Amino acid sequence: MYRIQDSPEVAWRLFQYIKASFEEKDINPIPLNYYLWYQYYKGDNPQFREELDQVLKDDMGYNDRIGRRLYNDYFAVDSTTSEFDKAFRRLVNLMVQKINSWNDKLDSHTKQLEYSTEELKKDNLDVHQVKEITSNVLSTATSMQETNQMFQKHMLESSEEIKKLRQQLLAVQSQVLQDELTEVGNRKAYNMAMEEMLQDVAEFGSGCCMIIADIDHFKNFNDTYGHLIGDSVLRYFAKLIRRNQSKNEDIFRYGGEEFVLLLRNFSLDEAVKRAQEIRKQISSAHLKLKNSDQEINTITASFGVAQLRPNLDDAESFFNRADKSLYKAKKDGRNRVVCEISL
Ligand SMILES: Nc1nc2c(ncn2[C@@H]2O[C@H](COP(=O)(O)OP(=O)(O)OP(=O)(O)O)[C@@H](O)[C@H]2O)c(=O)[nH]1
Repeated sequence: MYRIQDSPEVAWRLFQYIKASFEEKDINPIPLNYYLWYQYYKGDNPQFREELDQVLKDDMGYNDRIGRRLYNDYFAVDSTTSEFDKAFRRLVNLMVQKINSWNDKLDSHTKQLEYSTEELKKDNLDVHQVKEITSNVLSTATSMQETNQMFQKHMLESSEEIKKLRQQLLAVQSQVLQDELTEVGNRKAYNMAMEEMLQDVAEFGSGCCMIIADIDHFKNFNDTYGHLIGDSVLRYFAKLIRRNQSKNEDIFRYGGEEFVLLLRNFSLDEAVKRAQEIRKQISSAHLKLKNSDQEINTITASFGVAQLRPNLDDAESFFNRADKSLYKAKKDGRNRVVCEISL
């Protein structure tokens, strides 16, 4: 859900610009694009505006894929983890309050004991007075014991609570990193893996490659069979990629019908071979509509392959080279693998 909170007059004015831009640049009129272009014309985020300007200057121009990346980079909010963050803060505050109140009680008990000790030092105390002081000492000690027991109980409860929260957080974190539809890593997981890959690059040398896989004419496919069958195809495609996944391979849904494979310890040739293998598998699959014998049209995909250049590449330049290869694969007729060296 994309929300805007401006007055109707402002929104209407900005929509006039958006409409003109969409026509001029042939931009897909989907909610995500409306949202991004609204933000662009509103201009509240100069960095985003600058990046979109750069995209528009580039030969490839703007497309839905770039839009999804920009949305994730600049506007997506991870609300699940911030809920946990709040729960942890609440718990920590509660523990601090309990520790403080335990400290106060301990303080008053200590004062009471000091007072009793002073009283006992006095000369000429009669039996009755001594009895009274010892009884005070006893009741202070009992009260101290109760306070301690109560404190231990609270701390135990809090530590159980923390354990539970931690387990929930771990479970949610793995969901947060997984694409709901296809069950491969999502865009966030991709960002994290890419960062890790860049850090590990010294260890893996130049053997880190990327494959971007993009289903061909998926819009037509959706238009012909509907989004639900389109979703099944996305799931099928992800399953097919996962079928021969090696331990040096991470698979992500980058967005829409586009998947990224990050490959460690792969030569460029091996990465191209892997992409060809997926391409052949998907294009030779005979998919049928559920509960019917009707075969659906052949599905093909295009692939762009690039190799990480240690000390030269960052996440963006690495991705851009694979993306340019993919762009060429699309331009040259689709259902093919293009490697960056043939650009
Ligand atoms: N069913 C389904 N469709 C999606 C999903 N995400 C994106 N799409 C659709 O994927 C299509 C992508 O269209 P385009 O970016 O124009 O690309 P294309 O039609 O595949 O054409 P080429 O990539 O140039 O071969 C759009 O119609 C999106 O609505 C999804 O989760 N499920």
